[in-house]
Amino acid sequence: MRVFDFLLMQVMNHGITKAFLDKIYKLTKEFCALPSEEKQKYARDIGSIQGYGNDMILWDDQVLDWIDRLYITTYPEDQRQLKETLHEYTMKQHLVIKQVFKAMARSLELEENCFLDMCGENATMDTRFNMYPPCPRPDKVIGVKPHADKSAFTLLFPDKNVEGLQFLKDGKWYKAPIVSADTILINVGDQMEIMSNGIYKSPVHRVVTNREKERISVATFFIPGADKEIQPVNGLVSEARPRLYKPVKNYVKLLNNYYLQGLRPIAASLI
Ligand SMILES: O=C(O)CCC(=O)C(=O)O
Ligand SMILES: [Fe+2]
Repeated sequence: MRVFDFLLMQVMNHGITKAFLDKIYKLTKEFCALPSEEKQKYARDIGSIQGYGNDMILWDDQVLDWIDRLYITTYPEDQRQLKETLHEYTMKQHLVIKQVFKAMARSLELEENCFLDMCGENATMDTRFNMYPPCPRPDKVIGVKPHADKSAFTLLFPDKNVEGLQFLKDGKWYKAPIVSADTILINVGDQMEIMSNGIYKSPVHRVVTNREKERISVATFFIPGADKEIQPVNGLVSEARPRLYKPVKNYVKLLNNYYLQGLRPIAASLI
């Protein structure tokens, strides 16, 4: 495992084969290439984040992402291959992410299951299949606007050839590197920042578009159970390091409006 300045972890030897990752890439590409009428069958319902389509438009001046995306927490019935492959992918990633949670707990000298226990049995893994179409004016649009993830962790399978993902550090944007085809990237999300009382930071990132080439990525968000209260774990709160965040429940749903406005939901949880 390699860590880029604590912004992003690069994980290899994770037990997910290159052939399997290639299959995920191919299915994403195939889904995004379906005729629009076909994709509309899976269109997101009003008020739901799940399904095919861009962000909900709530304000006249809202910045929209230049992207074709399918977000799944439950599986679309007719897309059988996508459903089966996603199920397998999710199971494999779950094993990886459990190890990461434990390693991070141990690195802070905490009981290894403390973060996993806080996320509870009803934690979900939601997957977003992204296709960023080429854009002749990349200076005018953004693939995904600057944001930090609302998950505890995000596992990202990025395009192997086309750059686009960038991370913000000290006011400057840094390109995420192109990684080999058997590598997945993991970044800390807001809910891990809260549980670690701010020790692990959820980095702000964005995706820029490319003039000529489309870009594919698949992001899986590990989201703590909506029934669980997420807050700094006991071992990380002390007189020297007071509690920085209020307890939050169902963070993703409650704070989606902040995200749509380009604001950081974690601000609402700061004490
Ligand atoms: O496409 C990417 O590389 C990242 C996408 C992303 O940041 C997200 O879906 O939250
Ligand atoms: Fe993200």
